[in-house]
Amino acid sequence: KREPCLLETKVPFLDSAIGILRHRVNYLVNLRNTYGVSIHTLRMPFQRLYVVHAPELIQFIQSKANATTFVPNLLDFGMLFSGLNVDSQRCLRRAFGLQGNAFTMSVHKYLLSGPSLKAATRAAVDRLSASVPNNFQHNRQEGLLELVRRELTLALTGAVYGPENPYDDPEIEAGWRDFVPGISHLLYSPFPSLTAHKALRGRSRVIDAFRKYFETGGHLQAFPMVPEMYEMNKSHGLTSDEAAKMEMATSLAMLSSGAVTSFWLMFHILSDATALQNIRKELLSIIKDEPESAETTLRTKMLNLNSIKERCPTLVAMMNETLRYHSTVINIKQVQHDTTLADEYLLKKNAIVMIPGQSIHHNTDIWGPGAKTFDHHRFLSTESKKNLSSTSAFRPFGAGVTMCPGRHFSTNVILSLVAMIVLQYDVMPQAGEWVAPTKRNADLWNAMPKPDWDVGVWLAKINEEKEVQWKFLWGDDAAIM
Ligand code: HEM
Repeated sequence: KREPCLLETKVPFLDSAIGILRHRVNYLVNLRNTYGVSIHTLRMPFQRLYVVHAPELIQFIQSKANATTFVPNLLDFGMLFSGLNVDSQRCLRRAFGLQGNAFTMSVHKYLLSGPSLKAATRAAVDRLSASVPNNFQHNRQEGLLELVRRELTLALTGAVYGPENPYDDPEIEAGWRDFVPGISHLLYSPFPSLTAHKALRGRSRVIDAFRKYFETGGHLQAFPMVPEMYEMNKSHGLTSDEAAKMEMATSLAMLSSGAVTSFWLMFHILSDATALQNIRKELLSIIKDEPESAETTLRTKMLNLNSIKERCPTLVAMMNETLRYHSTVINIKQVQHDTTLADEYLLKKNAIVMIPGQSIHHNTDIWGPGAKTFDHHRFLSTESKKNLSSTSAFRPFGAGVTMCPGRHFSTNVILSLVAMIVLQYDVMPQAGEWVAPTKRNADLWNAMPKPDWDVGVWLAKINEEKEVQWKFLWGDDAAIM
Protein backbone atom coordinates (compact mmCIF):
# COMPACT_ATOMS: atom_id res chain seq x y z
CA LYS A 1 0.00 0.00 0.00
CA ARG A 2 2.87 2.37 0.70
CA GLU A 3 4.32 1.91 -2.78
CA PRO A 4 3.48 4.53 -5.42
CA CYS A 5 0.03 3.91 -6.95
CA LEU A 6 -0.34 1.35 -9.69
CA LEU A 7 -1.84 2.64 -12.94
CA GLU A 8 -3.44 0.81 -15.86
CA THR A 9 -4.07 -2.65 -14.54
CA LYS A 10 -6.69 -4.08 -16.86
CA VAL A 11 -4.37 -6.90 -17.92
CA PRO A 12 -1.96 -7.43 -15.02
CA PHE A 13 1.70 -7.15 -16.04
CA LEU A 14 0.89 -6.71 -19.70
CA ASP A 15 -0.73 -3.23 -19.74
CA SER A 16 2.62 -1.51 -19.50
CA ALA A 17 4.30 -3.70 -22.11
CA ILE A 18 1.39 -3.13 -24.50
CA GLY A 19 1.34 0.60 -23.69
CA ILE A 20 5.05 0.93 -24.45
CA LEU A 21 4.71 -1.02 -27.68
CA ARG A 22 1.77 1.17 -28.78
CA HIS A 23 2.82 4.61 -27.63
CA ARG A 24 6.57 4.13 -27.35
CA VAL A 25 8.31 7.22 -26.09
CA ASN A 26 5.04 9.00 -25.32
CA TYR A 27 3.67 6.28 -23.06
CA LEU A 28 5.04 7.55 -19.75
CA VAL A 29 4.16 11.18 -20.44
CA ASN A 30 0.66 10.22 -21.62
CA LEU A 31 0.13 8.48 -18.28
CA ARG A 32 1.24 11.58 -16.42
CA ASN A 33 -1.03 13.80 -18.49
CA THR A 34 -3.97 11.44 -17.94
CA TYR A 35 -3.60 10.79 -14.23
CA GLY A 36 -1.62 13.85 -13.06
CA VAL A 37 0.36 11.86 -10.49
CA SER A 38 3.83 12.72 -9.13
CA ILE A 39 5.05 9.14 -9.10
CA HIS A 40 3.49 5.80 -9.99
CA THR A 41 4.30 2.12 -10.31
CA LEU A 42 4.32 0.05 -13.48
CA ARG A 43 4.45 -3.73 -13.22
CA MET A 44 6.31 -5.62 -15.93
CA PRO A 45 7.01 -9.34 -15.86
CA PHE A 46 9.80 -9.85 -13.29
CA GLN A 47 10.33 -6.13 -12.81
CA ARG A 48 8.87 -3.24 -10.78
CA LEU A 49 9.20 0.18 -12.32
CA TYR A 50 8.60 3.47 -10.56
CA VAL A 51 8.05 6.42 -12.87
CA VAL A 52 8.82 9.77 -11.28
CA HIS A 53 7.43 13.01 -12.72
CA ALA A 54 7.54 15.60 -9.92
CA PRO A 55 10.61 17.89 -9.72
CA GLU A 56 10.74 17.72 -5.89
CA LEU A 57 10.87 13.90 -5.94
CA ILE A 58 13.50 13.96 -8.67
CA GLN A 59 15.59 16.26 -6.48
CA PHE A 60 15.39 13.72 -3.63
CA ILE A 61 16.54 10.93 -5.94
CA GLN A 62 19.39 13.01 -7.30
CA SER A 63 20.57 14.35 -3.95
CA LYS A 64 24.08 13.43 -2.81
CA ALA A 65 22.62 11.80 0.28
CA ASN A 66 20.77 9.32 -1.93
CA ALA A 67 23.63 8.58 -4.35
CA THR A 68 24.15 5.07 -3.00
CA THR A 69 20.42 4.27 -2.90
CA PHE A 70 19.63 5.14 -6.52
CA VAL A 71 22.40 3.88 -8.75
CA PRO A 72 22.62 4.29 -12.52
CA ASN A 73 23.52 1.20 -14.46
CA LEU A 74 24.47 1.67 -18.09
CA LEU A 75 26.84 -1.29 -18.12
CA ASP A 76 24.07 -3.83 -18.66
CA PHE A 77 22.66 -1.82 -21.55
CA GLY A 78 26.10 -1.53 -23.18
CA MET A 79 26.83 -5.23 -22.74
CA LEU A 80 23.46 -6.29 -24.07
CA PHE A 81 23.62 -4.51 -27.39
CA SER A 82 27.34 -4.93 -28.01
CA GLY A 83 26.84 -8.71 -27.90
CA LEU A 84 29.56 -9.53 -25.35
CA ASN A 85 29.72 -13.20 -24.43
CA VAL A 86 28.86 -14.41 -20.93
CA ASP A 87 32.50 -14.63 -19.78
CA SER A 88 33.21 -11.07 -20.85
CA GLN A 89 30.07 -9.83 -19.15
CA ARG A 90 31.20 -11.53 -15.95
CA CYS A 91 34.66 -9.91 -16.25
CA LEU A 92 33.22 -6.44 -16.67
CA ARG A 93 30.69 -6.81 -13.84
CA ARG A 94 33.49 -8.00 -11.55
CA ALA A 95 35.75 -5.14 -12.63
CA PHE A 96 33.32 -2.26 -12.57
CA GLY A 97 30.30 -3.32 -10.49
CA LEU A 98 27.83 -0.52 -11.03
CA GLN A 99 30.55 2.12 -11.43
CA GLY A 100 30.36 2.81 -15.18
CA ASN A 101 32.78 0.95 -17.46
CA ALA A 102 36.03 1.57 -19.33
CA PHE A 103 34.21 3.52 -21.98
CA THR A 104 32.28 5.89 -19.72
CA MET A 105 35.39 6.50 -17.60
CA SER A 106 37.50 7.37 -20.63
CA VAL A 107 34.89 9.72 -22.06
CA HIS A 108 34.65 11.53 -18.71
CA LYS A 109 38.43 11.83 -18.65
CA TYR A 110 38.98 13.02 -22.23
CA LEU A 111 35.88 14.80 -23.48
CA LEU A 112 34.43 16.64 -20.54
CA SER A 113 36.77 19.64 -20.63
CA GLY A 114 40.28 20.96 -21.17
CA PRO A 115 42.85 20.54 -23.95
CA SER A 116 41.69 17.04 -24.94
CA LEU A 117 38.11 18.29 -25.52
CA LYS A 118 39.55 21.08 -27.64
CA ALA A 119 41.71 18.66 -29.64
CA ALA A 120 38.74 16.37 -30.34
CA THR A 121 36.50 19.30 -31.31
CA ARG A 122 39.19 20.69 -33.58
CA ALA A 123 39.66 17.35 -35.31
CA ALA A 124 35.89 17.04 -35.92
CA VAL A 125 35.58 20.64 -37.17
CA ASP A 126 38.50 20.14 -39.57
CA ARG A 127 36.74 17.12 -41.01
CA LEU A 128 33.48 19.02 -41.38
CA SER A 129 35.07 21.98 -43.09
CA ALA A 130 36.76 19.65 -45.59
CA SER A 131 33.68 17.55 -46.32
CA VAL A 132 30.75 20.02 -46.30
CA PRO A 133 31.80 21.73 -49.59
CA ASN A 134 32.12 18.30 -51.25
CA ASN A 135 28.82 16.91 -50.06
CA PHE A 136 26.65 20.02 -50.02
CA GLN A 137 26.62 20.68 -53.75
CA HIS A 138 24.65 23.48 -55.38
CA ASN A 139 21.23 22.16 -56.53
CA ARG A 140 21.54 18.93 -54.57
CA GLN A 141 18.30 17.37 -53.35
CA GLU A 142 18.28 15.06 -50.38
CA GLY A 143 16.72 14.38 -46.96
CA LEU A 144 17.81 16.87 -44.31
CA LEU A 145 18.36 14.17 -41.68
CA GLU A 146 20.40 12.08 -44.10
CA LEU A 147 22.58 15.08 -45.02
CA VAL A 148 23.46 16.01 -41.45
CA ARG A 149 23.66 12.41 -40.24
CA ARG A 150 26.39 11.49 -42.72
CA GLU A 151 28.43 14.63 -41.99
CA LEU A 152 28.26 14.17 -38.24
CA THR A 153 28.96 10.45 -38.34
CA LEU A 154 32.17 10.93 -40.28
CA ALA A 155 33.26 14.01 -38.30
CA LEU A 156 32.66 12.53 -34.83
CA THR A 157 34.01 9.07 -35.55
CA GLY A 158 36.90 10.49 -37.59
CA ALA A 159 37.92 12.71 -34.68
CA VAL A 160 37.85 9.79 -32.26
CA TYR A 161 39.10 6.84 -34.34
CA GLY A 162 41.67 8.76 -36.37
CA PRO A 163 42.90 8.15 -39.93
CA GLU A 164 41.97 4.45 -39.89
CA ASN A 165 38.36 5.19 -38.85
CA PRO A 166 36.33 2.07 -39.78
CA TYR A 167 33.29 4.24 -40.58
CA ASP A 168 35.13 5.82 -43.51
CA ASP A 169 34.19 2.62 -45.35
CA PRO A 170 30.58 3.12 -46.61
CA GLU A 171 29.91 -0.62 -46.08
CA ILE A 172 30.67 -0.29 -42.38
CA GLU A 173 28.63 2.87 -42.04
CA ALA A 174 25.75 1.02 -43.73
CA GLY A 175 26.27 -1.86 -41.26
CA TRP A 176 25.85 0.60 -38.40
CA ARG A 177 22.67 2.01 -39.94
CA ASP A 178 21.29 -1.53 -40.31
CA PHE A 179 22.11 -2.25 -36.68
CA VAL A 180 20.43 0.73 -34.97
CA PRO A 181 16.78 -0.31 -35.58
CA GLY A 182 17.61 -3.67 -33.97
CA ILE A 183 18.45 -2.16 -30.56
CA SER A 184 14.78 -2.13 -29.52
CA HIS A 185 14.57 -5.83 -30.44
CA LEU A 186 17.60 -6.62 -28.30
CA LEU A 187 15.91 -4.82 -25.42
CA TYR A 188 12.36 -6.13 -25.72
CA SER A 189 12.13 -9.05 -28.13
CA PRO A 190 12.42 -12.60 -26.72
CA PHE A 191 13.95 -13.77 -30.03
CA PRO A 192 16.10 -10.95 -31.42
CA SER A 193 17.99 -13.38 -33.66
CA LEU A 194 14.72 -13.93 -35.53
CA THR A 195 13.17 -10.47 -35.35
CA ALA A 196 16.36 -8.44 -35.87
CA HIS A 197 18.27 -10.60 -38.30
CA LYS A 198 19.40 -7.77 -40.58
CA ALA A 199 20.42 -5.61 -37.61
CA LEU A 200 22.56 -8.37 -36.13
CA ARG A 201 24.26 -8.96 -39.48
CA GLY A 202 25.01 -5.21 -39.59
CA ARG A 203 26.46 -5.41 -36.10
CA SER A 204 28.74 -8.29 -37.08
CA ARG A 205 30.09 -6.25 -39.99
CA VAL A 206 30.90 -3.30 -37.71
CA ILE A 207 32.49 -5.50 -35.05
CA ASP A 208 34.64 -7.30 -37.65
CA ALA A 209 35.85 -3.94 -38.92
CA PHE A 210 36.81 -2.91 -35.38
CA ARG A 211 38.61 -6.23 -34.83
CA LYS A 212 40.72 -5.53 -37.88
CA TYR A 213 41.23 -1.91 -36.78
CA PHE A 214 42.71 -3.01 -33.44
CA GLU A 215 44.67 -5.93 -34.93
CA THR A 216 46.40 -3.64 -37.42
CA GLY A 217 47.09 -0.92 -34.85
CA GLY A 218 44.59 1.63 -36.20
CA HIS A 219 43.86 2.64 -32.61
CA LEU A 220 47.46 3.71 -32.08
CA GLN A 221 46.81 6.72 -34.31
CA ALA A 222 43.45 7.51 -32.68
CA PHE A 223 42.33 9.97 -30.03
CA PRO A 224 44.00 8.62 -26.82
CA MET A 225 40.60 7.71 -25.35
CA VAL A 226 40.28 4.79 -27.79
CA PRO A 227 43.52 2.86 -27.03
CA GLU A 228 43.04 3.55 -23.33
CA MET A 229 39.62 1.97 -23.08
CA TYR A 230 40.65 -0.96 -25.27
CA GLU A 231 43.66 -1.70 -23.05
CA MET A 232 41.59 -1.23 -19.90
CA ASN A 233 39.01 -3.76 -21.07
CA LYS A 234 41.76 -6.23 -21.96
CA SER A 235 43.45 -5.73 -18.60
CA HIS A 236 40.18 -6.82 -16.96
CA GLY A 237 40.29 -10.10 -18.87
CA LEU A 238 38.51 -9.46 -22.18
CA THR A 239 40.07 -11.02 -25.27
CA SER A 240 41.02 -8.61 -28.11
CA ASP A 241 37.98 -9.72 -30.09
CA GLU A 242 35.63 -9.12 -27.20
CA ALA A 243 37.20 -5.74 -26.37
CA ALA A 244 36.58 -4.68 -29.98
CA LYS A 245 32.84 -5.27 -29.43
CA MET A 246 32.73 -2.53 -26.82
CA GLU A 247 33.17 -0.02 -29.65
CA MET A 248 29.47 -0.59 -30.28
CA ALA A 249 28.89 1.27 -27.00
CA THR A 250 31.20 4.12 -28.01
CA SER A 251 29.51 4.36 -31.38
CA LEU A 252 26.02 4.38 -29.90
CA ALA A 253 26.79 7.13 -27.39
CA MET A 254 28.49 9.16 -30.09
CA LEU A 255 26.03 8.67 -32.92
CA SER A 256 22.56 8.14 -31.50
CA SER A 257 21.48 11.67 -30.58
CA GLY A 258 23.73 14.16 -32.40
CA ALA A 259 22.27 13.82 -35.89
CA VAL A 260 18.70 13.87 -34.63
CA THR A 261 19.45 17.00 -32.57
CA SER A 262 21.04 18.67 -35.61
CA PHE A 263 18.06 17.73 -37.75
CA TRP A 264 15.52 19.33 -35.39
CA LEU A 265 17.71 22.37 -34.83
CA MET A 266 18.14 22.87 -38.59
CA PHE A 267 14.43 22.30 -39.14
CA HIS A 268 13.45 25.02 -36.63
CA ILE A 269 15.99 27.49 -37.98
CA LEU A 270 15.15 26.93 -41.64
CA SER A 271 11.40 27.01 -41.14
CA ASP A 272 11.48 30.34 -39.30
CA ALA A 273 12.61 33.19 -41.56
CA THR A 274 13.21 35.59 -38.65
CA ALA A 275 15.30 33.11 -36.71
CA LEU A 276 17.34 32.28 -39.82
CA GLN A 277 17.96 35.95 -40.55
CA ASN A 278 19.02 36.69 -36.96
CA ILE A 279 21.35 33.71 -36.85
CA ARG A 280 23.00 34.66 -40.14
CA LYS A 281 23.42 38.21 -38.87
CA GLU A 282 25.05 36.98 -35.65
CA LEU A 283 27.41 34.68 -37.54
CA LEU A 284 28.34 37.32 -40.11
CA SER A 285 29.20 39.73 -37.28
CA ILE A 286 32.04 37.47 -36.10
CA ILE A 287 33.52 36.69 -39.48
CA LYS A 288 36.93 38.08 -40.32
CA ASP A 289 38.26 38.81 -43.82
CA GLU A 290 41.63 37.19 -44.37
CA PRO A 291 44.31 39.33 -46.05
CA GLU A 292 44.25 38.85 -49.83
CA SER A 293 46.83 36.48 -51.21
CA ALA A 294 48.40 36.28 -54.65
CA GLU A 295 47.51 32.58 -54.90
CA THR A 296 43.76 33.00 -55.27
CA THR A 297 41.29 35.48 -56.71
CA LEU A 298 38.67 34.39 -54.20
CA ARG A 299 38.06 36.42 -51.08
CA THR A 300 38.74 34.38 -47.95
CA LYS A 301 36.45 34.72 -44.95
CA MET A 302 37.37 33.12 -41.67
CA LEU A 303 35.07 32.04 -38.87
CA ASN A 304 36.38 30.96 -35.49
CA LEU A 305 33.60 28.57 -34.48
CA ASN A 306 34.82 28.62 -30.91
CA SER A 307 33.24 32.06 -30.53
CA ILE A 308 29.68 30.95 -31.37
CA LYS A 309 28.72 30.13 -27.79
CA GLU A 310 29.70 33.67 -26.69
CA ARG A 311 28.63 35.68 -29.67
CA CYS A 312 25.62 34.02 -31.30
CA PRO A 313 22.86 34.10 -28.68
CA THR A 314 20.00 33.20 -31.03
CA LEU A 315 21.74 30.10 -32.40
CA VAL A 316 22.66 28.92 -28.91
CA ALA A 317 19.14 29.68 -27.61
CA MET A 318 17.65 27.61 -30.42
CA MET A 319 19.98 24.73 -29.70
CA ASN A 320 18.89 24.71 -26.05
CA GLU A 321 15.23 25.04 -26.99
CA THR A 322 15.60 22.13 -29.44
CA LEU A 323 16.99 19.99 -26.64
CA ARG A 324 14.33 21.12 -24.12
CA TYR A 325 11.39 20.78 -26.46
CA HIS A 326 12.25 17.50 -28.20
CA SER A 327 14.29 15.55 -25.63
CA THR A 328 12.88 12.11 -24.93
CA VAL A 329 15.51 11.23 -22.35
CA ILE A 330 14.51 8.80 -19.63
CA ASN A 331 16.97 8.50 -16.74
CA ILE A 332 17.16 5.03 -15.30
CA LYS A 333 18.37 4.12 -11.83
CA GLN A 334 18.20 0.97 -9.76
CA VAL A 335 17.01 0.98 -6.14
CA GLN A 336 19.73 -0.65 -4.03
CA HIS A 337 17.66 -1.38 -0.91
CA ASP A 338 14.10 -0.86 0.31
CA THR A 339 13.76 2.85 0.94
CA THR A 340 11.13 5.49 1.65
CA LEU A 341 11.17 8.41 -0.77
CA ALA A 342 10.26 11.81 0.67
CA ASP A 343 8.92 10.11 3.82
CA GLU A 344 6.00 8.89 1.77
CA TYR A 345 6.61 6.32 -0.93
CA LEU A 346 8.07 2.89 -0.30
CA LEU A 347 10.44 1.87 -3.09
CA LYS A 348 11.50 -1.77 -3.19
CA LYS A 349 15.03 -3.11 -3.57
CA ASN A 350 16.06 -3.87 -7.19
CA ALA A 351 13.17 -1.91 -8.68
CA ILE A 352 13.96 0.48 -11.52
CA VAL A 353 13.29 4.19 -11.19
CA MET A 354 12.52 5.99 -14.45
CA ILE A 355 12.58 9.77 -14.79
CA PRO A 356 11.13 10.95 -18.12
CA GLY A 357 12.78 14.24 -19.10
CA GLN A 358 9.62 15.42 -20.83
CA SER A 359 7.71 15.58 -17.54
CA ILE A 360 10.19 18.27 -16.53
CA HIS A 361 10.80 19.92 -19.88
CA HIS A 362 7.10 20.42 -20.58
CA ASN A 363 6.16 21.35 -17.01
CA THR A 364 4.28 24.68 -16.99
CA ASP A 365 5.28 25.41 -13.37
CA ILE A 366 8.91 25.51 -14.53
CA TRP A 367 8.64 26.87 -18.08
CA GLY A 368 5.42 28.86 -18.00
CA PRO A 369 2.19 28.45 -20.00
CA GLY A 370 4.10 28.00 -23.28
CA ALA A 371 6.05 24.99 -21.98
CA LYS A 372 4.61 22.67 -24.62
CA THR A 373 5.46 24.88 -27.59
CA PHE A 374 8.77 25.59 -29.32
CA ASP A 375 9.83 29.18 -28.68
CA HIS A 376 13.02 30.31 -30.34
CA HIS A 377 13.27 33.32 -27.99
CA ARG A 378 12.87 31.31 -24.79
CA PHE A 379 16.54 31.06 -23.93
CA LEU A 380 17.24 34.67 -24.73
CA SER A 381 15.52 35.58 -21.45
CA THR A 382 17.57 35.67 -18.26
CA GLU A 383 14.89 33.78 -16.37
CA SER A 384 14.96 30.76 -18.72
CA LYS A 385 18.74 30.86 -19.01
CA LYS A 386 18.93 30.35 -15.24
CA ASN A 387 17.09 27.05 -15.67
CA LEU A 388 19.86 25.74 -17.92
CA SER A 389 22.10 25.11 -14.95
CA SER A 390 19.47 23.20 -12.97
CA THR A 391 19.04 19.52 -13.78
CA SER A 392 15.64 19.69 -12.06
CA ALA A 393 14.54 21.90 -14.97
CA PHE A 394 16.79 21.08 -17.93
CA ARG A 395 18.12 17.57 -18.33
CA PRO A 396 18.53 16.53 -21.98
CA PHE A 397 22.00 15.26 -21.06
CA GLY A 398 20.86 13.54 -17.87
CA ALA A 399 21.98 14.50 -14.39
CA GLY A 400 24.44 13.74 -11.62
CA VAL A 401 27.67 11.78 -11.97
CA THR A 402 26.51 10.06 -15.14
CA MET A 403 25.49 13.30 -16.87
CA CYS A 404 26.59 12.98 -20.49
CA PRO A 405 30.35 13.62 -20.65
CA GLY A 406 30.12 14.06 -24.44
CA ARG A 407 27.76 17.04 -24.16
CA HIS A 408 30.33 19.76 -24.89
CA PHE A 409 31.95 17.81 -27.71
CA SER A 410 28.60 17.20 -29.38
CA THR A 411 27.25 20.74 -28.93
CA ASN A 412 30.52 22.21 -30.26
CA VAL A 413 30.35 20.04 -33.35
CA ILE A 414 26.60 20.46 -33.96
CA LEU A 415 26.79 24.26 -33.68
CA SER A 416 29.78 24.25 -36.03
CA LEU A 417 27.98 22.17 -38.65
CA VAL A 418 24.86 24.33 -38.48
CA ALA A 419 26.94 27.52 -38.81
CA MET A 420 28.74 26.14 -41.88
CA ILE A 421 25.45 25.27 -43.55
CA VAL A 422 23.44 28.42 -42.85
CA LEU A 423 26.27 30.71 -43.90
CA GLN A 424 26.88 29.01 -47.22
CA TYR A 425 23.53 27.64 -48.36
CA ASP A 426 19.89 28.42 -48.80
CA VAL A 427 18.06 25.24 -47.87
CA MET A 428 14.52 24.98 -49.20
CA PRO A 429 11.88 22.29 -48.58
CA GLN A 430 11.24 20.17 -51.67
CA ALA A 431 7.55 20.09 -50.74
CA GLY A 432 7.35 23.89 -51.05
CA GLU A 433 6.69 24.44 -47.36
CA TRP A 434 8.15 23.24 -44.09
CA VAL A 435 6.03 20.56 -42.48
CA ALA A 436 7.32 19.08 -39.23
CA PRO A 437 7.42 15.28 -39.24
CA THR A 438 5.76 13.40 -36.38
CA LYS A 439 7.86 11.47 -33.83
CA ARG A 440 5.47 8.65 -32.96
CA ASN A 441 7.91 5.86 -33.84
CA ALA A 442 10.89 7.28 -31.98
CA ASP A 443 12.88 4.72 -29.98
CA LEU A 444 12.34 4.58 -26.24
CA TRP A 445 16.06 4.20 -25.56
CA ASN A 446 17.18 7.30 -27.45
CA ALA A 447 17.63 10.64 -25.67
CA MET A 448 16.43 12.47 -28.79
CA PRO A 449 13.50 11.37 -30.99
CA LYS A 450 14.14 10.64 -34.63
CA PRO A 451 11.52 12.04 -37.02
CA ASP A 452 9.08 9.52 -38.53
CA TRP A 453 10.20 10.62 -41.99
CA ASP A 454 12.99 12.67 -43.46
CA VAL A 455 12.29 16.12 -44.89
CA GLY A 456 13.41 16.45 -48.50
CA VAL A 457 15.42 19.63 -49.08
CA TRP A 458 17.00 21.42 -51.97
CA LEU A 459 20.37 23.14 -51.53
CA ALA A 460 21.38 26.35 -53.26
CA LYS A 461 24.76 27.91 -52.69
CA ILE A 462 24.20 31.48 -51.58
CA ASN A 463 24.88 33.66 -54.61
CA GLU A 464 27.01 36.26 -53.00
CA GLU A 465 29.20 33.58 -51.53
CA LYS A 466 30.18 31.98 -54.84
CA GLU A 467 33.21 34.27 -54.98
CA VAL A 468 34.13 33.54 -51.43
CA GLN A 469 36.39 30.90 -49.97
CA TRP A 470 35.42 29.97 -46.43
CA LYS A 471 37.84 29.00 -43.72
CA PHE A 472 36.21 27.45 -40.65
CA LEU A 473 38.32 26.63 -37.65
CA TRP A 474 38.07 25.92 -33.95
CA GLY A 475 40.52 28.51 -32.64
CA ASP A 476 41.95 29.19 -29.21
CA ASP A 477 39.74 31.05 -26.76
CA ALA A 478 42.04 34.07 -26.95
CA ALA A 479 41.23 34.40 -30.65
CA ILE A 480 37.64 35.29 -29.76
CA MET A 481 38.64 38.66 -28.39
C1 HEM B 1 23.25 15.66 -28.68
C2 HEM B 1 24.01 14.65 -28.38
C3 HEM B 1 23.93 13.85 -27.11
C4 HEM B 1 22.89 13.71 -26.21
C5 HEM B 1 21.49 14.35 -26.27
C6 HEM B 1 23.34 12.83 -25.16
C7 HEM B 1 22.57 12.46 -24.07
C8 HEM B 1 23.00 11.60 -23.07
C9 HEM B 1 22.21 11.19 -21.94
C10 HEM B 1 20.78 11.61 -21.68
C11 HEM B 1 22.95 10.36 -21.18
C12 HEM B 1 22.52 9.64 -19.89
C13 HEM B 1 22.90 10.52 -18.70
C14 HEM B 1 22.41 10.00 -17.35
O1 HEM B 1 22.12 8.82 -17.22
O2 HEM B 1 22.31 10.81 -16.44
C15 HEM B 1 24.23 10.24 -21.82
C16 HEM B 1 25.26 9.48 -21.33
C17 HEM B 1 26.47 9.36 -21.94
N1 HEM B 1 26.88 9.99 -23.10
FE1 HEM B 1 25.81 11.30 -24.21
N2 HEM B 1 24.62 12.44 -25.44
C18 HEM B 1 25.02 13.04 -26.62
C19 HEM B 1 26.25 12.90 -27.23
C20 HEM B 1 27.31 12.16 -26.74
C21 HEM B 1 28.60 12.02 -27.37
C22 HEM B 1 29.02 12.69 -28.68
C23 HEM B 1 29.35 11.19 -26.58
C24 HEM B 1 30.75 10.67 -26.72
C25 HEM B 1 31.61 10.88 -27.56
C26 HEM B 1 28.53 10.81 -25.45
C27 HEM B 1 28.94 9.99 -24.44
C28 HEM B 1 28.17 9.59 -23.36
C29 HEM B 1 28.61 8.67 -22.32
C30 HEM B 1 29.97 8.00 -22.22
C31 HEM B 1 27.55 8.53 -21.43
C32 HEM B 1 27.52 7.66 -20.17
C33 HEM B 1 28.01 8.45 -18.98
C34 HEM B 1 28.11 7.66 -17.70
O3 HEM B 1 27.40 6.68 -17.54
O4 HEM B 1 28.93 8.03 -16.85
N3 HEM B 1 27.31 11.42 -25.59
N4 HEM B 1 24.24 11.01 -22.97
